[in-house]
Amino acid sequence: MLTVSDLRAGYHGGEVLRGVSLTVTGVHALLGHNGAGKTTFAHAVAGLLPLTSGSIDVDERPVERLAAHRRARLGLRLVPQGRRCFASLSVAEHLSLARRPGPWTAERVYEVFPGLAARRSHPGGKLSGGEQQMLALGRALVGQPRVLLLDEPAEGLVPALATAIADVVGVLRGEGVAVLVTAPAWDTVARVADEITVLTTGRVTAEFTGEEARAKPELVADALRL
Ligand SMILES: Nc1ncnc2c1ncn2[C@@H]1O[C@H](COP(=O)(O)OP(=O)(O)OP(=O)(O)O)[C@@H](O)[C@H]1O
Repeated sequence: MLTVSDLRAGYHGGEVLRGVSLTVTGVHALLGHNGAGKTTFAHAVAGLLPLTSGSIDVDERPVERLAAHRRARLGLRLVPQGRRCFASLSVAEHLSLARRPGPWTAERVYEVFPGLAARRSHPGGKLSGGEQQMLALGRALVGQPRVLLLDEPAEGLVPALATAIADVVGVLRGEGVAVLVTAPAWDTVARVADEITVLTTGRVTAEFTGEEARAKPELVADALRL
């Protein structure tokens, strides 16, 4: 479980996140337009950006003073926007380097993403954008996440791949992993969320349960329009 309270952070003395609080137990979608602060939030939680103030707890343990690699060791994993795979390492090498003991093995990643299995000896730099996204997620999975941050995972993906990622997110929920997924709209992956938070210029401006949003998607669209 991830609990973030009154998080403030930004760049060069300017504040982007102006006191953001949210709790992730199952699947939580953080929605907002370009520039709303979603990536800033994901980076601040993962430890890639210093906080101005606020607290971050993973399974009730405060982590906001820990370096990014120590947060990762506690199971807080980020799949960054833009994937960031190594150009010269093969798919299999990426998965083997990131692997920690636990239920997610490279073979299991290949089962959920068969397209990646067919490319296991290809270098990261020769993969398509969609394959790189599968690899970036696979690499996080073999690290056995407790809390997974997926920054715009469906960006630029064909619908079938966005659905495959949504399915994996559903599997993770069943395994008790807390998943935060960011998106500019209530897209295929965000639609599996149990909770939805809308961010507008660094502030929470609306919150919905998944049930509310699925019954009345226009509420989410309206919140994003404001
Ligand atoms: N490295 C940086 N230095 C300075 N300002 C930044 C930096 N990264 C982001 N910003 C600014 O912070 C604000 C929030 O950006 P952020 O990338 O968090 O938004 P986002 O919701 O993730 O949008 P996107 O969908 O475009 O990634 C924007 O005004 C952006 O210009």
